[in-house]
Amino acid sequence: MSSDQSTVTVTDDFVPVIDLSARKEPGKRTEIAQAIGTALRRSGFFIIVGHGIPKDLTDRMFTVTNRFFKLPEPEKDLVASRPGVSGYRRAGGTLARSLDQKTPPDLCETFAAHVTGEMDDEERLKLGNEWASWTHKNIWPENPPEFRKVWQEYMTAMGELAADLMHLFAIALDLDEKFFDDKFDHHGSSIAVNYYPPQLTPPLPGQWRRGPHTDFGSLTILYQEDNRGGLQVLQGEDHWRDVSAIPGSFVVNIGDLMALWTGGRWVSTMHRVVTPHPDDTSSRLTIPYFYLPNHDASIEPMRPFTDSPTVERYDTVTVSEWVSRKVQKIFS
Ligand SMILES: O=C(O)CCC(=O)C(=O)O
Ligand SMILES: [Fe+2]
Repeated sequence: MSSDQSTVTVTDDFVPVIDLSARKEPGKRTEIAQAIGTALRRSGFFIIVGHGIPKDLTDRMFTVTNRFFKLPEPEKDLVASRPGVSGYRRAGGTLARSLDQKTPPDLCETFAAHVTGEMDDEERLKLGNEWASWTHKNIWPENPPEFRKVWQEYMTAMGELAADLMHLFAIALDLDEKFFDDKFDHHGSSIAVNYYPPQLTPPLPGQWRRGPHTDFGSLTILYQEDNRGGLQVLQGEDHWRDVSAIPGSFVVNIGDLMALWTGGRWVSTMHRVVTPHPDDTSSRLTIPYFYLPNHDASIEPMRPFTDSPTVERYDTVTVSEWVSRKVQKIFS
């Protein structure tokens, strides 16, 4: 590690590894926040270790979810997603379509649930239109039996970690640490697991496990199966860089809404999941937690760094309008 490098940045790269373990120590908190701010200006991505999520919880979350995806299709279809209901999708949409690109479907199955998905129907349906996925009801498989309980425990733990990361984001932006809190006090965050089945036949030309896309919310915390790899982040015009799958870590990235919120200071970067080598027939499971502000929060972009006329100006938007526009493109 070079002498001018932060002690909390374990490896300083396009996607740096940042150690959060000292984040409760006043002296270190600012240093950690600054390391995060640097990463979010440069690539919009970083990897966290020392985050405090117990390994046992992540292991149980991985195990129940992986077990579900290994069930026969008819059993998974019992909890298939349908209008107004989250759950299982045999084809997880085509993420590149959110950027208006037409490509073959991603080689990916998904299972999704929302923190708002347990509310009673009447209250939930007041939260937005049919494209607003946080108005969807959760549906849970009976097999494995502990699936629902583990997912709920994991969602709660992720919500706490995400709120803590937003505090560090606020410090990095020279704002009051609690600046973002009231925008998340009834948030509609979700988990939408990606299961990439074993690749038994060659992919079609232009087909990905996950096509190139940016995330559209504020913050994503991604668990990826140890040492499998496949996730790549775009640096510059055409340099795709592998993101390491470090055991015990999470990948954190911001989405388009956070880039807009910061007036473009921070970047929401294209990423994709490549298909494996033809000899590699392993499946891959990733668990992204998408932290999304309150559906009715009005996101007012911060002032850009400069007043140059070439700096893009952003309009204020509600979370609901923003997300439903993006989701509509993927699934319509
Ligand atoms: O599976 C991965 O590694 C990334 C998935 C992803 O980018 C997403 O679900 O938005
Ligand atoms: Fe993504």
